Amino acid sequence: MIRVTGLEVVFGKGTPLEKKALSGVDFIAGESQFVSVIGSNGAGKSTLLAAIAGDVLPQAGRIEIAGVDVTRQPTAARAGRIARVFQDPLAGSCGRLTIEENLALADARGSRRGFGLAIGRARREMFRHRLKELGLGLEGRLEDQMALLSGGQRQALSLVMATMAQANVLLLDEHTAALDPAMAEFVLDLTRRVVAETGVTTLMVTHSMRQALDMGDRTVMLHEGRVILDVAGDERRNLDVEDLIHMFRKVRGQDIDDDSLLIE
Ligand SMILES: Nc1ncnc2c1ncn2[C@@H]1O[C@H](COP(=O)(O)OP(=O)(O)OP(=O)(O)O)[C@@H](O)[C@H]1O
Repeated sequence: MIRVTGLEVVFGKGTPLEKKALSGVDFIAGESQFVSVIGSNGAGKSTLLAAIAGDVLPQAGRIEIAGVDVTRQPTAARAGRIARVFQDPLAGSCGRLTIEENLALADARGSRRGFGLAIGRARREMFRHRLKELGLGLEGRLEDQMALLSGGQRQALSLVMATMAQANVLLLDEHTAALDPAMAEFVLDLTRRVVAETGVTTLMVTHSMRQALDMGDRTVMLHEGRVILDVAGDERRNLDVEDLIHMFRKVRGQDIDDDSLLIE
């Protein structure tokens, strides 16, 4: 569960470049809820995720994860609760380490078991099994360097790694935007699968209206640092992309003339 209350983030406060990126954001993502977050460039989507992860400290407001107030916790202190996948496929894993070393680090993250890079036979089998489930043929390449994989393969592995440590929250920041369409579709399907299997509370930022309606069970739209739309259940099921555009226009009283919001 994520509870965000009155969240305000200001960059460059007191300077000529002062920018209020979040202007009092309130929302609750219930346990195991999968929320798609959409909004035009500069709406505050990445800042919201960064504040939840602890990369950005808010000027006001409160962030709770699984009932724990993490608002002032340093990033490292809350890292065990949060799994993240970024847009850049290189960001989620270490290219110089092998696939199994990366998996071992992910598996040990947030735990005190102290496994680290020690990889015994049982662990190797578990990794092989997880990779086989992916269906990308990576189960025979455990000792290959991560850097040898394609962007899409790497992003799929980042997603598996992100969900290995049983975090409370999964944050996906446009994690398919840098992939070709076929691989993006594969990673989106994998996302649905791992979220359903793990039941992790998920926030997924996207620029695609179609994804925002198709992925997860709720759509939140941000604009200029505020939540301007929040739809779920039957209301959301009955919406199509045209309706979403119409609602955006109605709320904002303006056309979407922003190329960053993709219809599909
Ligand atoms: N580190 C920073 N320093 C100064 N301003 C920032 C910083 N990060 C974000 N901003 C500003 O805060 C606002 C919100 O940015 P943010 O990246 O959260 O938007 P976004 O919705 O993720 O946009 P995009 O879709 O373009 O990634 C923007 O005006 C941006 O320029």
